[in-house]
Amino acid sequence: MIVLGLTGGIASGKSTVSQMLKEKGFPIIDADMIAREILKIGEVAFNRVIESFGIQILNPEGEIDRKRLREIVFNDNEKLKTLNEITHPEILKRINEKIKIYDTKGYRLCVVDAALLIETGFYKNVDFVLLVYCDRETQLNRLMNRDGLTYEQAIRMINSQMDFEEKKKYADYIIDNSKDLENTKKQLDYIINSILSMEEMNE
Ligand SMILES: CC(C)(COP(=O)(O)OP(=O)(O)OC[C@H]1O[C@@H](n2cnc3c(N)ncnc32)[C@H](O)[C@@H]1O)[C@@H](O)C(=O)NCCC(=O)NCCS
Ligand SMILES: Nc1ncnc2c1ncn2[C@@H]1O[C@H](COP(=O)(O)OP(=O)(O)OP(=O)(O)O)[C@@H](O)[C@H]1O
Repeated sequence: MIVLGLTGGIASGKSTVSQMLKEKGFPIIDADMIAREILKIGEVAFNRVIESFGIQILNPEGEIDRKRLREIVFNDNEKLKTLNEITHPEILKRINEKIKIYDTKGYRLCVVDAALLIETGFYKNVDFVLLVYCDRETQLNRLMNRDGLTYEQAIRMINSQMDFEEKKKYADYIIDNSKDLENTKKQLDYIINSILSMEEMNE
């Protein structure tokens, strides 16, 4: 099975491309979703977050207040590092487990959708890296609109991630998602067709 790593900066359009790949019938492993699972009440990472960030991080229901945690970590690099140290090993472990399951089910290709594919080193475990990007102004506007953030909040989140020029060095394929969805879909179709036909030639 081919493992395709899908990555890109915040609000660059990963989920949008991931949805297009899902519609093509490929299974998707979503790192953000796994990150949510491991922070649920009772999970090891949940307890460790409380140890590091205090019970003030919980909402009245006793769950982690994601909005508050987000505000804290994107304003303080040391705290972001702590959160990463707690969550990343478990996220990577669960991604590997899911890859194995899809492999045994006989899929031809599966997608690992992870914003931090490169930063975490997980890119070494995939066959191809597909990087989605859009120009900075578009990214900023889409992020502010989607998440209701101020300009300063959005800039801080973008700046906490590796920049596009650096990520480009790790990419096998790049999609420019600055234009409309039809345009993005065309680029994606071309990439998927070339990956699958390359695999056929190798068989
Ligand atoms: C900080 C948290 C609580 C914010 O939760 P929230 O629901 O608001 O956002 P969500 O999880 O949907 O993430 C949205 C986007 O934020 C960016 N982001 C998330 N975590 C990080 C991080 N550690 N470093 C840089 N960018 C990040 C990504 O682009 C991601 O796609 C949450 O993102 C989290 O637990 N992050 C740590 C785990 C992680 O690294 N997740 C990314 C897996 S690749
Ligand atoms: N080509 C496009 N044209 C217009 N809007 C778009 C396009 N692509 C994505 N969007 C919108 O931009 C926002 C960000 O896209 P998306 O959620 O796919 O990004 P993401 O990279 O998955 O973000 P995150 O890293 O936060 O998970 C969404 O509101 C989405 O609907």
